[in-house]
Amino acid sequence: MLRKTALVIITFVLVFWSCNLWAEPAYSLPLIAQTPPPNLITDYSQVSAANRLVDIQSVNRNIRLDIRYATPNNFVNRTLYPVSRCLLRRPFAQRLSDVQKDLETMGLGLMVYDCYRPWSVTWQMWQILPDSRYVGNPARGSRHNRGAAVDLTLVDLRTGQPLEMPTDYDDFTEKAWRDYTGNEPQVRRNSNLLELKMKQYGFEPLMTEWWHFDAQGWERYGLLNVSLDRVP
Ligand SMILES: C[C@@H](N)C(=O)N[C@H](C)C(=O)O
Ligand SMILES: [Zn+2]
Repeated sequence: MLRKTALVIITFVLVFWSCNLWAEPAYSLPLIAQTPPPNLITDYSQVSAANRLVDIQSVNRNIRLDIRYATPNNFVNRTLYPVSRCLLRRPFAQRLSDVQKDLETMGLGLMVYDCYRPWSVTWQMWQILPDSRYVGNPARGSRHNRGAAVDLTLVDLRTGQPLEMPTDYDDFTEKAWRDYTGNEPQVRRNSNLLELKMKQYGFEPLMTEWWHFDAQGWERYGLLNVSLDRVP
């Protein structure tokens, strides 16, 4: 009986050891977040010509850039992008340009904080803030990873200054929620105007971030993990 029990224990130990089931996980995150989603594209030459990313500056030079993730001035507190660029799939870049042209008739314009974001950057953000209200879950990928989301604000063309909005960019508090009721009337009007104009041109707002919009049709495009400086 004793020999039988010992044999069972030894077999159990050997199976666990050979399968490496006691190995420490590489990261202290749920396994799902460590695994890149299926169909993640890492080789940009696999993207067909029709689906390539375009630089917003080549579509509309009037759209201003303040790409915070290309600087250490962001919630991760380090530079995440090698270059300051706003890349989007062509139909979405065209729609954003239409928003800009419409706003210009009112003496306003757009300033973008972020556009296409490589999947690995979303993964790094998730290490700091694993909360899908504020960061796309890397297990599924963010719409930014598809070149189909944009973070942005309004600027006054006369002064060149951003309009006052409910919070600073990437302020992950309830003050940034679209249904927050504690804002000054003018601040509310500013964020409502941004939402109205973005919706008019096919961008969906996110309830928890006044600055974030997903392009309708985002599901037609795959997740990318290509560095911004690798996109011609
Ligand atoms: C991190 C923030 N700027 C943002 O874009 N959040 C949304 C939810 C995302 O990561 O897709
Ligand atoms: Zn966003």
